[in-house]
Amino acid sequence: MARAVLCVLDSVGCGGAPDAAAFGDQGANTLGHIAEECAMGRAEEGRSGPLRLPNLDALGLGAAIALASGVKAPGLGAGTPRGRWAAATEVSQGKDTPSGHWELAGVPVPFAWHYFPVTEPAFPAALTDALIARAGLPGILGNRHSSGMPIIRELGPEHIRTGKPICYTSADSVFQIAAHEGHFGLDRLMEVCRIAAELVHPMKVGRVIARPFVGETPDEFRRTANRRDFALPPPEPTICDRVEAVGGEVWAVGKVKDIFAGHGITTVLKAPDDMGLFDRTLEAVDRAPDGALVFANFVDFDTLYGHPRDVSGYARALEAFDARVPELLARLRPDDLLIFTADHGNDPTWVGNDHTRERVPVLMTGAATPGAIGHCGFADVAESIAAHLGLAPGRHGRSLL
Ligand SMILES: O=P(O)(O)O[C@H]1O[C@H](CO)[C@@H](O)[C@H]1O
Ligand SMILES: [Mn+2]
Ligand SMILES: [Mn+2]
Repeated sequence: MARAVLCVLDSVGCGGAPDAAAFGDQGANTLGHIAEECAMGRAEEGRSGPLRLPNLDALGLGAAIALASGVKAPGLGAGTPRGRWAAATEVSQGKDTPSGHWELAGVPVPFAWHYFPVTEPAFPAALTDALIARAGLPGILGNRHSSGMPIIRELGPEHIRTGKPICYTSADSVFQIAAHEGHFGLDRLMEVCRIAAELVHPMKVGRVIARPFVGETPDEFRRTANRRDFALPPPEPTICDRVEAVGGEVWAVGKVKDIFAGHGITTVLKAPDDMGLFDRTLEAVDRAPDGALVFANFVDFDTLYGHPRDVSGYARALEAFDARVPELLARLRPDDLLIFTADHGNDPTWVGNDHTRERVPVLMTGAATPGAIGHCGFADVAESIAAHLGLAPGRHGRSLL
């Protein structure tokens, strides 16, 4: 009986979104620009030369980039793809992780997220007063837009001294809380985040994110793998709920459970980095029973290399991932459908530090006839999985099989 394996390479977009200009992202192209920088010898840290992704490219990666954006990515797209490939366009209004994943799982986001203004304070007093009162806090620090490590280095000593957590936001619809694992306590941080989530979810803020850190001085501060996202649940049943509803198992690898607020997830496998997550994905493919969906997210592309605008690092991570694709292919059973895709862009050559609105590649193999599909929607990924697993069609999208 059939199984499906969905691998989301976080932020690995391929340009060309028709509404990119509305996001200030006209021309952004994560894969296309990384390939160009590599070909020009401008991504030489820890790697060298043209971007080498032979395994993903054989499934149609270069073809998807060219279709999505019109860019012929150097070194990619030479042969005829052995995969069934497409370029997917998002309809949800956000270029964020929940929007991308929910729509890939068959549920476009029907509302606009709330974003906190770029002011100081960034959070309304009614919100911070309620959080302080309900969580019994001596106050909060931060209360502005920031990137995570700078604000931890700046306010960490005062946080340790006073017990006030560091609250900040970003261009995403997020309320982030950084606190020291030892001095403040991990359980206490999670409790404060739970209360914050109850307060901000009704405002349509997508996530509260716990950002625990360790270390005793600003130089030593580092965040731990105990990050946790408290996400708003999806507004309709996703492919995860639909698989679970017919008795199937849904194996979530990495942060997938958090993204879906736990809905429709039956087994969770975690690891501290993408190579570890690849190992967990292989383990899931070995162990998941018939009828299962294995749903993996590979977050390092986005967090470690996209946001910090590290082109060499992003290229290295792509090459390391690509080199392991044959291990996954070798483990597939004859009835398994394998899909590689992404949730949004995060072009490391672009201005700023935010995600970029882009199309994403959809590369299918295993139980999928090779060929070009052309353009598709994010929700078509879920409907392809539904069709493959013999589930009833959903409300959005169509099967690409
Ligand atoms: O700088 P850090 O704290 O990693 O923040 C990043 O992490 C958040 C969630 O992925 C995003 O909103 C982005 O701003
Ligand atoms: Mn993402
Ligand atoms: Mn991100």
